[in-house]
Amino acid sequence: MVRIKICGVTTPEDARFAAEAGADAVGLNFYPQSPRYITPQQAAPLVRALPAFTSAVGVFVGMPMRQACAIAFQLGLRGVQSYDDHPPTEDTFPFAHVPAFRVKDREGLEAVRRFVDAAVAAGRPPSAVLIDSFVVGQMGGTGHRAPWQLLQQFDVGVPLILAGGLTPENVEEAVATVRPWGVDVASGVERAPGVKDPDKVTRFVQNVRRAAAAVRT
Ligand SMILES: O=C(O)c1ccccc1N[C@@H]1O[C@H](COP(=O)(O)O)[C@@H](O)[C@H]1O
Repeated sequence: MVRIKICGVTTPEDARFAAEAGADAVGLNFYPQSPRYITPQQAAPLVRALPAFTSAVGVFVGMPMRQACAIAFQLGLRGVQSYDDHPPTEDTFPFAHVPAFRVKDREGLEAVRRFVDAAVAAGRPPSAVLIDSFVVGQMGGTGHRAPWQLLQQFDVGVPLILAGGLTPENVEEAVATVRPWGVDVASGVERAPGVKDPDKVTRFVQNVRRAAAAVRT
């Protein structure tokens, strides 16, 4: 099984559609510089629109963990996706903490390893790590691929979520190559920034499921 997060939904309709199409989670982006940015107030009806078994995950860039967790609590989010060089100094429980990393080379992967080792040593292992592409000046949602080949051999001891430039067209190859625990997509299933394309969302989910079945057999 490969878990699927459709990230950067901005309307209740898109959130609901992603869930009905088979996504395990939707991402709500609280980074003001993102074209997918929504406020916590705008996020509430999106969370409300989700069926019972679909998770909502908040994307937080440069926000203190205490503040991110307060928003997660307010909205009943399942997870907190964060962008920091160092593990949080406080417990993120009951939220699943998913630190995100922009990786371009082996050194970038070693930084991920150091982060996870430090978090484990502090008694706060992340629930998963999200590996995205590295694009100068952009934190995410770039549409650029992460280094799949490097990730083939990468085992950091916690589940790996592959992100960065995934599309309905390339996600089968991505899953077959990297064999991630989960995949995460934002721009690759849109018809305009912040507006999901139902056909792309449907095909993305179908293609992940097909690839996961092929990897299993
Ligand atoms: O989507 C954004 O605008 C964004 C902004 C800042 C941080 C993270 C963001 N999104 C995350 O980036 C990955 C990859 O995006 P894409 O598929 O390449 O467009 C996405 O999965 C989100 O988790």
